[in-house]
Amino acid sequence: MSDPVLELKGIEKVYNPGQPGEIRVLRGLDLSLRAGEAVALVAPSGAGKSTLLHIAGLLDTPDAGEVRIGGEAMQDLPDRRRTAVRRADVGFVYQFHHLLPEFTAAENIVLPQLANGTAPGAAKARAAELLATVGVADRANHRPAALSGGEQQRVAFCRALANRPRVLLADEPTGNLDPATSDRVFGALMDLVRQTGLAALVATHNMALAERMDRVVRLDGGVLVAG
Ligand SMILES: Nc1ncnc2c1ncn2[C@@H]1O[C@H](COP(=O)(O)OP(=O)(O)OP(=O)(O)O)[C@@H](O)[C@H]1O
Repeated sequence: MSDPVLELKGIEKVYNPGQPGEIRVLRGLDLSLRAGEAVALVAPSGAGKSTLLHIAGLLDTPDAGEVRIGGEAMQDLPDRRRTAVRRADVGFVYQFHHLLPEFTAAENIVLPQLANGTAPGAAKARAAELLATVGVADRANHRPAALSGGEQQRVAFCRALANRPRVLLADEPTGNLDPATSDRVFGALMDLVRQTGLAALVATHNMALAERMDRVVRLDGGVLVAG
């Protein structure tokens, strides 16, 4: 079997340590994701889902434990290098698309590539290819406000994958869509995961969608248990 792309080992996170409001959110959490694997993360509200996704995506640091991406221990890296790994190797999708309103769909996918050092021509070609993959090529030159919710979210997937990350972290990526649109958009996400061979951790409350992924893990008491 291939080596894990994303590995979390013994992750601990405590908010307000030593104070009356101390909360031990993550208590020795372990997680391992391989290339091409989609894992559903199910968590009751307040269980620490956002904390876990932020730590896995290098937006926050754990109080103890290790985060490895592509086998490399992230806590040993200088901040600048960790930021570079996050830009290149991690894609995020949120419940709301967060596309830049003044730019077109294609431009929203080009910009993160330019920030990552891709040449403009190659970035445009990649944007066009991704938009075609998720079936919104004909909306490339529209701004987000002129797109439907499902189209906006598909563009957000394309943006997340623009730099060919190894890891995709998604937080309720279809949570604000109606059931039929959610189903279609989720299908587009899974196609991208399969085609690109990335490792995806997808937080969702929707058990029907969760069960279409390779595994379900549940965040319970600060650790992950099989869903
Ligand atoms: N910066 C912070 N300082 C103090 N406590 C925090 C902080 N961030 C989160 N918490 C607390 O830690 C716990 C886990 O928060 P987190 O946002 O990770 O939960 P969640 O599972 O994502 O919740 P939801 O699904 O409702 O968004 C909550 O009790 C929250 O109030």
